[in-house]
Amino acid sequence: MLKNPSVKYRPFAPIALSDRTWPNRTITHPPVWLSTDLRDGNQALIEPMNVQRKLRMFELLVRMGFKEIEVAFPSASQTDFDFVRSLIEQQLIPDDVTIQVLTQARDSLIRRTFESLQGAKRAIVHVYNATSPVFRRTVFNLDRPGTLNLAVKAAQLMRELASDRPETEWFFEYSPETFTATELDFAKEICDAVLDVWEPTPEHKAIINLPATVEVATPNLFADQVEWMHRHLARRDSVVLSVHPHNDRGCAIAAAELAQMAGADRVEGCLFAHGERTGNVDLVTLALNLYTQGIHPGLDFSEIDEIARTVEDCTQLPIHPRHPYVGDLVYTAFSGSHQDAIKKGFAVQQPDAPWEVPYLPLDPADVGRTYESVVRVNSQSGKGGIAFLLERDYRITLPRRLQIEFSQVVQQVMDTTGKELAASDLWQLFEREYLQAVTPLKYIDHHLSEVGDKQAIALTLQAGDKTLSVEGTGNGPIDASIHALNLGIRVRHYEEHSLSQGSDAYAIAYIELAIDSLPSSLHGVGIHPNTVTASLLAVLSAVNRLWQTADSQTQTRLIPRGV
Ligand SMILES: CC(=O)SCCNC(=O)CCNC(=O)[C@H](O)C(C)(C)COP(=O)(O)OP(=O)(O)OC[C@H]1O[C@@H](n2cnc3c(N)ncnc32)[C@H](O)[C@@H]1OP(=O)(O)O
Ligand SMILES: CC(C)C(=O)C(=O)O
Repeated sequence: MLKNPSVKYRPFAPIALSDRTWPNRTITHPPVWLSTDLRDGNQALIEPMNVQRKLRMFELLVRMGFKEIEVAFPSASQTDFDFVRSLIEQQLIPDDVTIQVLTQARDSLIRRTFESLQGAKRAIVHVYNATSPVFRRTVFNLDRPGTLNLAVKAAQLMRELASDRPETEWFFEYSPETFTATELDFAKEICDAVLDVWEPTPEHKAIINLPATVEVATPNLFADQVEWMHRHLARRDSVVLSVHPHNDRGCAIAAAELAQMAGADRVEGCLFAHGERTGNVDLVTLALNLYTQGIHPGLDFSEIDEIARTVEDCTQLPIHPRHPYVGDLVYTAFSGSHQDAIKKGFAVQQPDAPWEVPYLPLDPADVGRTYESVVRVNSQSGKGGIAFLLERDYRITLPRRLQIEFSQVVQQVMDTTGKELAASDLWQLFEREYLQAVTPLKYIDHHLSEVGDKQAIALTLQAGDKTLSVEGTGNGPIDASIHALNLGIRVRHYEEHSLSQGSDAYAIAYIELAIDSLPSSLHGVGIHPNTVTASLLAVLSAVNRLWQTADSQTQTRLIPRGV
């Protein structure tokens, strides 16, 4: 890289528009959308689409609700020409959809373009020529009048060819290509000259499309350019003002949004930002940005994954996993604090209330995504994410202190493997840690009876190869079992809930037990159709876990007398 890039690159000059109004505007309705997936998107593919793939893409765009679709550059290739012909001849264009085609401002190419459209009910013919100083000088070797003349002659020919074919309802579009690098007064002059030839009316407008062929400045400067044109074009009331942002600086979305605030009525772009170099503006992001502001974009993304897979198939290009609204990872949180907030957000979110789940600007369900992958657990995760997955997939609601304890177990595994853990992996760990903690004391059975206002329990256990019976009385079965075991342990916390509904439902019990000689308490868990048995299993799970972490002296205290 250069030490001093200013010797090679010049800053973009500000636009003289001190009374700009766009910063005070908001977007209140969607623009007219034009998908150029089959033209700008297609021309930028390593392998342009064949007729079958073009047709799949066209059908997808129609299903999504696009009413204007640029389908080809018919003079470019036989494939493009044939595709336009098959759409027309096989009557594949719905009545409410208008196809658009692009041509250079060259006599023979314009004629071939009209030929391709023979018999169409309605069509937009889009003509372009580059207008910026570098292109005038380097590519065309033309001065301003020569460049203007090129556009005007093309506009005249289009008008003539259209009037020879009255069976089609014709619309015209003109793009001063490289608009962003063109002097504004010249951009206006050439657009006005083209409009003078076409003589559009408010009832039958022409489209003036302002392309950021290459994005050369910050989006506010593009907005200034658009507002300037919006205010200065001679026949503004007879014009649909369109923009066609590319993404060279990574700001195409912002540029398209500010351009709408600055007066643009229409946006041309591609799904998932396909198109030349860094792509055209991404129509999916633009549309869903509107949706998350409460404005329906008029396009349907209910099955966004199906749209993504079709586009990937047609373009043979993958969509990045972090692509806004659609990437495989965009509704997923790995990190602990995000998961915690999402879990709490889901817990209070009401189905018909405004969406307020933290970290998720869009409800994944609205675009056909499930909540499956919203939380995924790796070494960056915390107790909230682990608890969320266990609750979602196994319906167990861990008490807060058990969440903390179990997350340490999980973290140890993470630190060793470094890998993501699925809900099923967490469940296996949970089972191993709590439900399979059956040594040294294993439950065999119990018998409960009432003694006045107390309960008496006779508990049969297996300890190694011995069977052992202990008895105790207490305020309830848990208290009675603690007395029966007589190990000097205290109950710090107890919870239970059912795991399913109905008379055959399983109950899960969680208990936290402490013993004086150990610094921290530990949890035990039991699952059983009988709630008392579930509690007793939980007590024994906790005792066994205490025993497993204790020194030999404490271990001896944790074995009931008689073993
Ligand atoms: C910004 C955009 O995306 S614009 C769309 C770009 N898309 C494409 O180019 C894809 C389809 N294009 C093609 O298949 C071919 O380029 C064609 C069929 C259009 C033309 O092919 P060719 O006649 O072989 O010309 P070539 O591809 O070399 O284009 C360069 C010529 O077109 C001229 N030209 C370029 N743009 C225009 C224009 N808008 N109007 C008139 N002439 C133009 C150039 O000045 C150059 O002319 P020259 O050969 O006399 O110097
Ligand atoms: C033809 C025009 C609209 C174009 O594709 C561009 O300038 O990027």
